[in-house]
Amino acid sequence: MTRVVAQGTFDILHPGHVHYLQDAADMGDELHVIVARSVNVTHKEPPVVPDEQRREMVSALKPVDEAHLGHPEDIFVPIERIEPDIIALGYDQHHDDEQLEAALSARGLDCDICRASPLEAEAADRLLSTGRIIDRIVDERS
Ligand SMILES: Cc1cc2nc3c(=O)[nH]c(=O)nc-3n(C[C@H](O)[C@H](O)[C@H](O)COP(=O)(O)O)c2cc1C
Ligand SMILES: Nc1ncnc2c1ncn2[C@@H]1O[C@H](COP(=O)(O)OP(=O)(O)OP(=O)(O)O)[C@@H](O)[C@H]1O
Repeated sequence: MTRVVAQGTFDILHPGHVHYLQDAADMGDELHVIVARSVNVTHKEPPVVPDEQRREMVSALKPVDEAHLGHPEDIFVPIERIEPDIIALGYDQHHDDEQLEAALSARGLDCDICRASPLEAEAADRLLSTGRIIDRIVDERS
C-alpha cells in the first residue's frame, strides 16, 4: 500500500491540475491532497476561491482519495498525520527537493520526493494555468 501526497493552491481548476493529480495517483495506491491555506499563498496572487471550497472541489476529482485543508502555520503537521510514502511535487513548484527532504528527515519523516510531469497545451486555446484563466476573464469581461 503506497500512499502519495500532492499539494497546491488549486484556485480555479483546469486540466493541468487533473493531469498533476492523475500523475501523482499513478505513483501509488492512495492519493491525499493538501490544499494550501490562502494565508500561506505568498509567492503569487492569493486565491480567489475560499479555502474550504477549493478543498471541496479537489476532493471531487477522480484521482483523489482524500483532500485536506493545509495547516495554517506548520506545513509538516498534515504530513505527520497522513504518513505518505511519496510526496509528488508539481512540475513547476518552487520547493527545493533536497531542502524539503532535509526538513522532512529533521522532523523524523521518511518519504520519497518525486516530480510530476507537465501537461503541455496542444491547442493554443487551452487554458492550463489559473493565472491565465483569470487574465482571460479580466480581458474579456471588463
Ligand atoms: C510537503 C508540503 C506540505 C505542505 N503543507 C501545507 C499545509 O499544511 N498548509 C499550507 O497552507 N500549505 C502547505 N504547503 C504549501 C502550499 O501547498 C504551497 O503554497 C504550494 O506548494 C503552492 O503550490 P502552487 O504554487 O503550485 O499552488 C505544503 C507544501 C509542501 C511541499
Ligand atoms: N499545465 C500543468 N501541467 C501539470 N501540472 C500543473 C499544470 N498547471 C498546474 N499544475 C500543477 O498543479 C498544482 C497546483 O497548481 P496551482 O494551483 O499553482 O495552479 P496554476 O494553474 O499553476 O496557478 P497559477 O497560474 O496561478 O500559477 C501544482 O503542483 C502545479 O505544478
